Amino acid sequence: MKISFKNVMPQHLADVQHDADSIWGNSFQIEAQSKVVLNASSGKGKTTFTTTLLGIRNNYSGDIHFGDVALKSLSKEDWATYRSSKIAVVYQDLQLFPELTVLENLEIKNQLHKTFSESELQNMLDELGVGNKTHERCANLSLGQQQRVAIIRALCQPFQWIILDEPFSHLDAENARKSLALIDRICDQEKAGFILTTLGDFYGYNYQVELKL
Ligand SMILES: Nc1ncnc2c1ncn2[C@@H]1O[C@H](COP(=O)(O)OP(=O)(O)OP(=O)(O)O)[C@@H](O)[C@H]1O
Repeated sequence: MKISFKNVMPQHLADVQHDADSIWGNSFQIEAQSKVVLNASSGKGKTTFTTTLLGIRNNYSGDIHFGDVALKSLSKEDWATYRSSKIAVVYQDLQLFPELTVLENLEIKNQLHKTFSESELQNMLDELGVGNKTHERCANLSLGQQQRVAIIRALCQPFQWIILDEPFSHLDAENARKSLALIDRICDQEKAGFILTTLGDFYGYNYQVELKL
Protein backbone atom coordinates (compact mmCIF):
# COMPACT_ATOMS: atom_id res chain seq x y z
CA MET A 1 0.00 0.00 0.00
CA LYS A 2 1.70 3.17 -1.15
CA ILE A 3 1.21 6.46 0.71
CA SER A 4 0.70 9.70 -1.25
CA PHE A 5 0.93 13.26 0.02
CA LYS A 6 -0.64 16.01 -2.04
CA ASN A 7 0.14 19.56 -0.89
CA VAL A 8 -0.45 18.69 2.76
CA MET A 9 -0.25 21.66 5.13
CA PRO A 10 -1.28 21.40 8.80
CA GLN A 11 -3.28 24.46 9.81
CA HIS A 12 -0.94 25.40 12.68
CA LEU A 13 2.13 25.26 10.42
CA ALA A 14 0.65 27.26 7.52
CA ASP A 15 2.31 30.51 8.59
CA VAL A 16 5.73 28.93 9.19
CA GLN A 17 8.48 29.22 6.55
CA HIS A 18 9.20 25.67 5.24
CA ASP A 19 12.27 24.57 3.29
CA ALA A 20 11.79 23.82 -0.42
CA ASP A 21 12.28 20.08 0.19
CA SER A 22 9.95 19.96 3.23
CA ILE A 23 7.14 17.41 3.19
CA TRP A 24 4.75 20.27 4.03
CA GLY A 25 3.12 21.80 0.97
CA ASN A 26 4.77 19.36 -1.45
CA SER A 27 3.48 16.30 -3.30
CA PHE A 28 5.23 12.93 -3.21
CA GLN A 29 4.64 9.19 -2.89
CA ILE A 30 6.17 6.63 -0.58
CA GLU A 31 6.21 3.19 -2.17
CA ALA A 32 4.94 0.13 -0.28
CA GLN A 33 7.53 -1.66 1.90
CA SER A 34 9.84 1.37 2.05
CA LYS A 35 12.09 2.00 5.05
CA VAL A 36 11.51 5.67 5.78
CA VAL A 37 13.19 8.02 8.21
CA LEU A 38 12.26 11.54 9.25
CA ASN A 39 15.05 13.13 11.27
CA ALA A 40 14.32 16.56 12.75
CA SER A 41 15.00 18.56 15.87
CA SER A 42 12.49 19.12 18.68
CA GLY A 43 9.41 21.15 17.82
CA LYS A 44 9.86 20.90 14.04
CA GLY A 45 6.72 18.81 13.52
CA LYS A 46 7.51 15.10 13.81
CA THR A 47 4.49 14.37 15.98
CA THR A 48 2.34 16.58 13.76
CA PHE A 49 3.45 14.37 10.86
CA THR A 50 2.76 11.02 12.58
CA THR A 51 -0.57 12.08 14.07
CA THR A 52 -1.69 13.45 10.70
CA LEU A 53 -0.71 10.19 9.02
CA LEU A 54 -2.66 8.26 11.67
CA GLY A 55 -5.85 10.28 11.21
CA ILE A 56 -5.60 11.70 14.74
CA ARG A 57 -5.12 15.20 13.33
CA ASN A 58 -7.46 16.31 10.56
CA ASN A 59 -7.00 20.05 10.48
CA TYR A 60 -4.85 20.22 7.36
CA SER A 61 -5.28 21.29 3.76
CA GLY A 62 -4.33 18.96 0.90
CA ASP A 63 -4.77 15.18 0.88
CA ILE A 64 -3.10 12.00 2.06
CA HIS A 65 -3.96 8.67 0.44
CA PHE A 66 -3.29 5.08 1.51
CA GLY A 67 -3.33 3.42 -1.90
CA ASP A 68 -6.37 5.00 -3.57
CA VAL A 69 -8.16 5.79 -0.31
CA ALA A 70 -8.18 9.39 0.98
CA LEU A 71 -7.56 9.47 4.75
CA LYS A 72 -10.14 12.21 5.18
CA SER A 73 -12.82 9.84 3.84
CA LEU A 74 -12.16 7.14 6.46
CA SER A 75 -14.76 6.65 9.21
CA LYS A 76 -13.88 5.69 12.82
CA GLU A 77 -14.76 2.09 11.95
CA ASP A 78 -12.47 2.20 8.89
CA TRP A 79 -9.64 3.49 11.08
CA ALA A 80 -10.24 0.67 13.58
CA THR A 81 -9.81 -1.81 10.73
CA TYR A 82 -6.67 -0.10 9.42
CA ARG A 83 -5.14 0.01 12.90
CA SER A 84 -5.81 -3.65 13.59
CA SER A 85 -4.68 -5.07 10.27
CA LYS A 86 -2.68 -2.58 8.20
CA ILE A 87 -1.04 0.09 10.36
CA ALA A 88 0.95 -0.65 13.52
CA VAL A 89 1.98 2.26 15.74
CA VAL A 90 4.43 3.17 18.46
CA TYR A 91 3.18 6.45 19.93
CA GLN A 92 5.63 8.87 21.52
CA ASP A 93 3.90 8.34 24.90
CA LEU A 94 3.97 4.55 24.32
CA GLN A 95 0.48 3.90 25.79
CA LEU A 96 1.46 0.79 27.73
CA PHE A 97 -0.74 -0.35 30.64
CA PRO A 98 1.47 0.45 33.67
CA GLU A 99 -0.26 -1.94 36.08
CA LEU A 100 0.08 -4.91 33.73
CA THR A 101 3.24 -6.92 33.32
CA VAL A 102 5.38 -6.78 30.20
CA LEU A 103 4.00 -10.12 28.99
CA GLU A 104 0.40 -9.07 29.71
CA ASN A 105 0.91 -5.89 27.71
CA LEU A 106 2.21 -7.92 24.78
CA GLU A 107 -0.45 -10.62 25.03
CA ILE A 108 -3.34 -8.14 24.98
CA LYS A 109 -2.48 -7.45 21.38
CA ASN A 110 -0.81 -10.71 20.47
CA GLN A 111 -3.76 -12.91 21.49
CA LEU A 112 -6.09 -10.97 19.17
CA HIS A 113 -3.98 -11.85 16.18
CA LYS A 114 -2.05 -14.97 17.31
CA THR A 115 1.04 -13.41 15.74
CA PHE A 116 3.76 -14.92 17.95
CA SER A 117 4.10 -17.83 20.36
CA GLU A 118 5.04 -17.03 23.97
CA SER A 119 8.57 -18.29 23.32
CA GLU A 120 8.88 -16.01 20.28
CA LEU A 121 7.80 -13.07 22.46
CA GLN A 122 10.40 -14.05 25.06
CA ASN A 123 13.06 -14.31 22.33
CA MET A 124 12.27 -10.77 21.16
CA LEU A 125 12.42 -9.46 24.73
CA ASP A 126 15.80 -11.21 25.11
CA GLU A 127 17.00 -9.79 21.79
CA LEU A 128 16.23 -6.25 22.97
CA GLY A 129 17.83 -6.78 26.39
CA VAL A 130 14.64 -6.81 28.49
CA GLY A 131 14.20 -10.57 28.74
CA ASN A 132 14.53 -10.44 32.53
CA LYS A 133 11.50 -8.10 32.78
CA THR A 134 8.82 -10.40 31.31
CA HIS A 135 6.81 -10.64 34.54
CA GLU A 136 7.57 -7.13 35.84
CA ARG A 137 4.85 -4.48 35.85
CA CYS A 138 5.53 -1.91 33.14
CA ALA A 139 5.29 0.87 35.74
CA ASN A 140 8.55 -0.44 37.20
CA LEU A 141 10.49 -0.29 33.92
CA SER A 142 12.74 2.55 32.85
CA LEU A 143 11.51 4.63 29.91
CA GLY A 144 14.06 3.03 27.60
CA GLN A 145 12.89 -0.44 28.67
CA GLN A 146 9.27 0.61 28.12
CA GLN A 147 10.15 1.82 24.62
CA ARG A 148 11.49 -1.62 23.75
CA VAL A 149 8.33 -3.31 25.08
CA ALA A 150 6.13 -0.87 23.10
CA ILE A 151 8.07 -1.68 19.92
CA ILE A 152 7.58 -5.43 20.39
CA ARG A 153 3.89 -4.91 21.21
CA ALA A 154 3.39 -2.92 18.01
CA LEU A 155 4.84 -5.82 16.01
CA CYS A 156 2.21 -8.23 17.46
CA GLN A 157 -0.31 -7.70 14.65
CA PRO A 158 -0.47 -7.93 10.87
CA PHE A 159 0.59 -4.67 9.22
CA GLN A 160 1.67 -3.10 5.96
CA TRP A 161 3.19 -0.08 7.67
CA ILE A 162 4.56 0.47 11.14
CA ILE A 163 4.75 4.12 12.20
CA LEU A 164 7.03 4.96 15.11
CA ASP A 165 7.28 8.40 16.72
CA GLU A 166 10.75 8.84 18.29
CA PRO A 167 10.88 5.21 19.46
CA PHE A 168 14.56 5.39 20.45
CA SER A 169 14.56 8.69 22.34
CA HIS A 170 15.54 7.00 25.63
CA LEU A 171 17.82 4.33 24.18
CA ASP A 172 21.58 4.24 23.86
CA ALA A 173 22.99 3.66 20.37
CA GLU A 174 23.55 -0.08 20.90
CA ASN A 175 19.96 -0.73 22.04
CA ALA A 176 18.59 1.55 19.31
CA ARG A 177 20.51 -0.51 16.72
CA LYS A 178 19.14 -3.79 18.13
CA SER A 179 15.59 -2.40 18.12
CA LEU A 180 15.98 -1.15 14.57
CA ALA A 181 17.31 -4.53 13.44
CA LEU A 182 14.24 -6.25 14.91
CA ILE A 183 11.82 -3.77 13.30
CA ASP A 184 13.64 -4.14 9.97
CA ARG A 185 13.53 -7.96 10.09
CA ILE A 186 9.84 -8.22 11.01
CA CYS A 187 8.99 -5.66 8.31
CA ASP A 188 10.74 -7.88 5.78
CA GLN A 189 8.85 -10.94 7.05
CA GLU A 190 5.52 -9.07 6.84
CA LYS A 191 6.41 -7.44 3.51
CA ALA A 192 5.77 -4.15 5.29
CA GLY A 193 7.51 -0.79 5.53
CA PHE A 194 8.32 1.48 8.43
CA ILE A 195 8.14 5.23 8.94
CA LEU A 196 10.24 6.31 11.86
CA THR A 197 10.85 9.76 13.30
CA THR A 198 14.02 10.46 15.20
CA LEU A 199 15.81 13.30 16.93
CA GLY A 200 19.29 12.06 16.23
CA ASP A 201 21.48 10.36 13.67
CA PHE A 202 20.43 7.06 12.30
CA TYR A 203 22.86 4.56 13.81
CA GLY A 204 24.51 3.75 10.49
CA TYR A 205 21.29 2.20 9.18
CA ASN A 206 20.91 2.25 5.42
CA TYR A 207 17.32 3.51 5.10
CA GLN A 208 15.70 3.97 1.70
CA VAL A 209 13.74 7.21 1.97
CA GLU A 210 14.49 10.36 3.96
CA LEU A 211 11.70 12.82 4.63
CA LYS A 212 12.43 16.42 5.61
CA LEU A 213 10.48 19.00 7.56
N1 LIG B 1 -2.59 22.14 17.96
C1 LIG B 1 -1.58 22.97 17.79
N2 LIG B 1 -1.81 24.30 17.64
C2 LIG B 1 -0.79 25.17 17.46
N3 LIG B 1 0.50 24.81 17.39
C3 LIG B 1 0.79 23.49 17.53
C4 LIG B 1 -0.22 22.51 17.74
N4 LIG B 1 0.37 21.30 17.83
C5 LIG B 1 1.70 21.52 17.70
N5 LIG B 1 1.95 22.81 17.51
C6 LIG B 1 3.27 23.41 17.25
O1 LIG B 1 3.76 22.83 16.06
C7 LIG B 1 5.17 22.62 16.15
C8 LIG B 1 5.49 21.15 15.90
O2 LIG B 1 5.01 20.37 16.99
P1 LIG B 1 5.30 18.79 17.06
O3 LIG B 1 4.73 18.26 18.35
O4 LIG B 1 4.80 18.16 15.82
O5 LIG B 1 6.90 18.76 17.07
P2 LIG B 1 7.95 17.55 17.27
O6 LIG B 1 8.96 17.69 16.17
O7 LIG B 1 7.23 16.25 17.35
O8 LIG B 1 8.60 17.91 18.66
P3 LIG B 1 9.34 16.98 19.76
O9 LIG B 1 10.56 16.38 19.10
O10 LIG B 1 9.68 17.96 20.84
O11 LIG B 1 8.34 15.93 20.19
C9 LIG B 1 5.59 23.11 17.52
O12 LIG B 1 6.06 24.44 17.38
C10 LIG B 1 4.29 23.08 18.32
O13 LIG B 1 4.30 24.04 19.35
